[in-house]
Amino acid sequence: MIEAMGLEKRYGDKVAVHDLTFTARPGVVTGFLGPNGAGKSTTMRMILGLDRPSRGEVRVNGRRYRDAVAPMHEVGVMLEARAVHTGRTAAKHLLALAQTHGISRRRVNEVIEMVGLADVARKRAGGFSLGMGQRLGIASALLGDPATLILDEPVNGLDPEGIRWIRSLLRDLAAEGRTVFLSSHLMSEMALTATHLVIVGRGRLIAETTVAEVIASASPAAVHVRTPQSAALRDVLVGAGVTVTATAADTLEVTGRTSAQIGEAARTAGLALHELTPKQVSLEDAFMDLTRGAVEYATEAPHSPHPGTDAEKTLALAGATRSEIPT
Ligand SMILES: Nc1ncnc2c1ncn2[C@@H]1O[C@H](COP(=O)(O)OP(=O)(O)OP(=O)(O)O)[C@@H](O)[C@H]1O
Repeated sequence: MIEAMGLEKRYGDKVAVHDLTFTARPGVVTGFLGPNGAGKSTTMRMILGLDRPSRGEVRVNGRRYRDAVAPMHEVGVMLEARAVHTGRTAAKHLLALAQTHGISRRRVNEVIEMVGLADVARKRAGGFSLGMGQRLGIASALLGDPATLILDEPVNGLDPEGIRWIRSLLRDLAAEGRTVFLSSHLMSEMALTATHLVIVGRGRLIAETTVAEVIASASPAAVHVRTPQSAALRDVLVGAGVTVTATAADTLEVTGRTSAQIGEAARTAGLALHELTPKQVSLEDAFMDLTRGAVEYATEAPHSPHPGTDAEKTLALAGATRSEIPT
């Protein structure tokens, strides 16, 4: 369990984190989401006692992390995947970590297997790809079999197979009852990995919510309907709270009715349906809706003469300036 209460961090005049309160609970993957510069790393450093809060406090399993008796058993951390001795092999790196924390050699072999590094464990970590480095970072975090995992952008640099692997690993670790807290600046990525979300922009909490709520809070999704009798179906469907828009001769976009209701209505009226597809609200769209109230953040937009990509617009809403958006 991670509990942040009124956390604040100032660097001179710069407020990196402002009055941040949230909870990451055991048994769920909590995504810490925000654009670059939103204050995620600073918050993670405060959780781990690497930065001292200017105000407020944060507790891990009920106490400050630096008061932990066996820190590697309590919290597994990956802040900087590349923080390894490049001349050492992956196995030696993990063994050195294990030995200084009273962890067995057997556990080292276990985590090597768990993260899929068995074939390269005797190779020097300096020659590792970014993805292999991430796996080694995760192996280090898992060494102490910790109750809580804190991972900064763990998906960075992984190939699609690696991304799938880490998603299921994190979900499994949470299902075992652990607290899994990971940061990302990608909403779409979080949707596939996390269930609980702590969304920050400019060091402030924008929302503490769930992926399901973000989607549900967005404007209702439409149902895409294809039928050779579109005019007749439209007449059947129109009514209070329903909008029916013809997007082609045989295609309607319907809001205000579920696909089941549309299917039933068509059957009752004896009309043929060739397609009935609920349109999923994209998470980026849902995120835009959620953060629309934070319009003061969007005042950065005039810097850009062009609207930019959807990702840039999302980030602009959440408080990033263009210079903070990675290329
Ligand atoms: N040591 C420091 N001195 C001054 N400002 C800092 C320091 N560390 C961070 N900041 C500023 O605090 C803000 C939050 O930074 P932080 O690195 O925590 O954000 P982030 O969400 O982790 O971003 P990223 O995804 O780029 O790592 C940024 O504006 C950053 O420039």
